[in-house]
Amino acid sequence: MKDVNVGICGLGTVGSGTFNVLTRNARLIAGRAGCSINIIRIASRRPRDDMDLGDIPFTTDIFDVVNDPSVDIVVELIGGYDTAKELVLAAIRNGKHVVTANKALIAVHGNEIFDAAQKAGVVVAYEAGVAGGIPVIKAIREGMAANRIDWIAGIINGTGNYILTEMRAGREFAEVLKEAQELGYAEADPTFDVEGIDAAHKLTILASAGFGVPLQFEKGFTEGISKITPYDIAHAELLGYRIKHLGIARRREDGIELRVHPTLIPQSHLIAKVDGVLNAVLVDGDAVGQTMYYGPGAGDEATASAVIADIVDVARAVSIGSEQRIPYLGFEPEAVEDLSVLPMEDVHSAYYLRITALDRPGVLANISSILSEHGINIESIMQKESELKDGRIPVIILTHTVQERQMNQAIEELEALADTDGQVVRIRAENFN
Ligand SMILES: NC(=O)c1ccc[n+]([C@@H]2O[C@H](COP(=O)([O-])OP(=O)(O)OC[C@H]3O[C@@H](n4cnc5c(N)ncnc54)[C@H](O)[C@@H]3O)[C@@H](O)[C@H]2O)c1
Ligand SMILES: N[C@@H](CCO)C(=O)O
Ligand code: NA
Repeated sequence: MKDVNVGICGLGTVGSGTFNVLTRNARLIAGRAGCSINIIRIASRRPRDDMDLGDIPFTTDIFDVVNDPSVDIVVELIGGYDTAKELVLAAIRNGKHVVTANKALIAVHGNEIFDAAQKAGVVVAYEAGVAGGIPVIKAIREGMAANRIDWIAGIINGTGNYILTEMRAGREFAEVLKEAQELGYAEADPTFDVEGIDAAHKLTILASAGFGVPLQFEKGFTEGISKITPYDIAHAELLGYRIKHLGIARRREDGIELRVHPTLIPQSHLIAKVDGVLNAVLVDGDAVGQTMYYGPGAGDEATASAVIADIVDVARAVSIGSEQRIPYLGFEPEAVEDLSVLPMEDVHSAYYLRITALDRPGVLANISSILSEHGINIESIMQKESELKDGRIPVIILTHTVQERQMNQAIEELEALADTDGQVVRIRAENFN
C-alpha cells in the first residue's frame, strides 16, 4: 500500500503536538492506518528552536506545503479566517485532502469550502476543531447515523470552563485566563473564548452535523462568561445549581435553536461535574436517548489526537484508493434541509434573576406581580440579608420555563421599577429532562 505524505502548516501548540505524537506513535499509527504516514514538509512563521524536526524540510511560507506535489494531506493549524481560507481552498484546488483544527474557518466558510471539496473529490476533516480531543464529530456523523438528533448541548470551550471552575474555588477571572493562555488552551484572541465566539463556532458545526442543516454561524445567539460574578456562582450553588458555559442546539418543527450562554444546571447532572479544561457534549437521539462524550477540549497532544485520527481516516481512504467518503456534515448534500435559526426571543428557558432592590415593604409584591403579569411562575425565591449595607437587598429568583420574549418584557419593567437599581442579572437555566 502507498505511503501517505503529510504537510503541516502552523507549528504552534497543536502543530507541535501533532508532530510529536505522529513521530512518537508512528509504528502503531501505521498499523492502524494500513500505511506509513510521513511528515514530508512543515511550514510556520518562525522555526522552533526547542523542537528537533530531523531532516524534514521547514519553510516559513505555508503555501510551499500546498504547492508541493508530493503532499497528499495538508494539515492546517495556523488558525484565523482569511489566510487559512486561502490556504485550504488552494490545497483543494491542488487536489489535496485537508485536515484542520480551525473551527472558526469551518463555521464561517465551511459551506463554501465543503462545496469546493465535494467538486474536487477531496476530504476536509475537522474533528480537532470541535471539543478538541473528544471524537464527537465521528460519534455524531457515524455512531449516531440511525438517529433523528433532537438536541445537542455541551461545554465546548475549555478555556471558559477552566475559568469558571477556578472562579468557583475563589480565584480571579483575569489571573485564571492568563494561566489558560500560558497552558496553550486559549485562542490567539482570547475574547473568542470568554465572549463565547469560539463556542458558537463549535456549536454551529455540531448543529449542522447533527441536524443536517447548512452552517449558519452568523444567526446564532452568543453570550460569554465575562459578566459572570463570584456572587452569582456562589448563589447558584446555594440553590443547588452550577453555572456552566453551554452551547445548546435544538431542532424544532419551526427551525433550530442555536445559542451559547452561561447556564445554570442542576449540580446532580453529569455535565455539572465536568470541570477544568475538560469538555462534554450531550447528544439526544430518538433511538439511543441521551449520550455524553467527555474529555479534554484543548491542549497540544489532546488536540493532536483528533488531528491524527482524521489523518488516519484520510490515509486509509487514500492508500486503498477508495472513493467512499463520509459526507462533510454527515448528510449527503441533497439531504440537507434548509431549516433556519430561530430568533432568541422564541427560545424557552428557565431563568435565574438577581434584582437589587430597596429594602422596603411591598418590593417583593411589586416584583412578583410583574412576573405573574407576564405568565412567569416562580420556582424559588431568596431574599438575602443585605451585604450592601446601604438599604438595598439582593433578591434572587429562579423561574419556571418561559419564552425569552416574555422574560425580556418582564425584565424591562423590573428595571424601570423605582424600587430597583435598574440592572437585573439574568442567567438562563436548563435541566435536560
Ligand atoms: N490550542 C488548542 O488547544 C486548540 C484546540 C483545538 C483547536 N485549536 C485550533 O487549532 C489552530 C491552531 O491553534 P494553536 O493553539 O496551535 O495556535 P498557535 O498560535 O499556538 O499556533 C499557530 C502557529 O501557526 C503559525 N502561523 C499563523 N499564521 C501563519 C502564517 N500566515 N504563515 C505561517 N505560519 C503561521 C504561528 O506562527 C504559530 O506557530 C487554531 O485554529 C485553533 O483554534 C487549538
Ligand atoms: N480555545 C479553545 C481551544 C480548543 O478548541 C478552547 O479553549 O476550547
Ligand atoms: Na473533537
